[in-house]
Amino acid sequence: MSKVLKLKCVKCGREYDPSEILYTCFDCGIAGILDVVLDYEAIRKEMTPEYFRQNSNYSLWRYLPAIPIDDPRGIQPLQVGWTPLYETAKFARETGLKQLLIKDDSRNPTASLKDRASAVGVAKALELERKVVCAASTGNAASSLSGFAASAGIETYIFVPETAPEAKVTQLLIYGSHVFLVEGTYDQAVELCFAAAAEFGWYNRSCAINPYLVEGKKTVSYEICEQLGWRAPDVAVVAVGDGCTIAGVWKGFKECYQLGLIDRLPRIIGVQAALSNPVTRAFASQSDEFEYRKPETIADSISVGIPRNGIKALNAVRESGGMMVDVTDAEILAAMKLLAERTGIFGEPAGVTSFAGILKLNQLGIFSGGERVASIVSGSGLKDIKSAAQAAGRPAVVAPDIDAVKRIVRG
Ligand SMILES: Cc1ncc(COP(=O)(O)O)c(C=O)c1O
Ligand SMILES: N[C@@H](CCOP(=O)(O)O)C(=O)O
Repeated sequence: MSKVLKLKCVKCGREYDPSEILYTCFDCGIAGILDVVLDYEAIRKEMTPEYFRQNSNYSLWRYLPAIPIDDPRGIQPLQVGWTPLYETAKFARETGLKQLLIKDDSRNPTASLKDRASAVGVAKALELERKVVCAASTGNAASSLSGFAASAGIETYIFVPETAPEAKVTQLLIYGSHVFLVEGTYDQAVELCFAAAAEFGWYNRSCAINPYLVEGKKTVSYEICEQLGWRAPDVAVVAVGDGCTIAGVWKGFKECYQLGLIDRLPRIIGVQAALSNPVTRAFASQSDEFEYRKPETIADSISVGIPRNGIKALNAVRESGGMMVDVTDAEILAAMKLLAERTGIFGEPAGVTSFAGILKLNQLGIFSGGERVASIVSGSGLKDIKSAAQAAGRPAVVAPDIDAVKRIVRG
């Protein structure tokens, strides 16, 4: 029996039998992203404390009873999830927080949180007997799809903006994907990918349309809670582009609560880049509409004009009593450097945007000082060396001569 009770449109609430529909709501069209509603009574019976005590699978599949994959044969052996959660006590004190937790999701097989979604997306594609999968991406979602598809032996077509960082594009190619560098923005890549998927009948992995991807991303919150001894942090801070990640984070916490695994919920704070901030603007004006402005930010992964999961993102922030905040590119680069040199964790610009948000919120006096704040580093700094170099500065050039070194070291 399927674990999915129904699919529900986040815009109009219309409910669907999961066998009836693949992507978005028939009434609301592309804006009608669907939410997967699971049989929580059945999950609660399965995911008991005993279940966790006996479970030696330390990956996202530890939470399989709560992941809507019915046929486990599509699960790939790549190790995804159960990434480290660092408690940075000394660093937290410097920033005036009770506790700063860093969940390092750059430690996934293709080096971003997107692996959680792609692991589920590829298993779903195989369950549905789809042989070709496509994705629109700024780079991470696609490189992760490419890695999991390579493992599964299925074909992939990828649409990324031509400005995507070289390392991400190289990942796509090395995994053997068919890659289209789109002469345009990520938003245009999304449109093109959707048109191609409709034309060729490919399975679309994009969170922008596929309801099952959130189900992978939500496992980051299950892990945070379990790693804290089944407790939630007080606040979870998440970078927002399309909004699928923050939606997944909130869903994970809500499910842990609903399943009786934790006894209270965190506030969710979303962080956007100042010139790529449609969700912050919608939140500030208490609207569900997203006004398009051409996005401009060094954080390529969250450079989004039309947030495809915007309503889910707003719901996460509103339902949890959280808020949205913006950070500038300069603040993102400063946060990248600070995090790396103080903790050894090296995130790409979007990957450290949540941490930049924490620094900003702290400056604004939003925290009382007593909170346990969790930040998710969602992508590795090695994915975008060009931006990292802007934060890192230049090394000293020296002749192969000890006197030259002495002069530099002794000033
Ligand atoms: C590294 C990184 N951080 C954050 C995000 C934001 O996620 P979302 O677009 O689901 O809001 C993305 C991708 O979108 C990403 O690749
Ligand atoms: N910035 C994202 C956009 C798409 O990711 P998705 O998981 O929300 O589909 C990326 O990494 O490509």
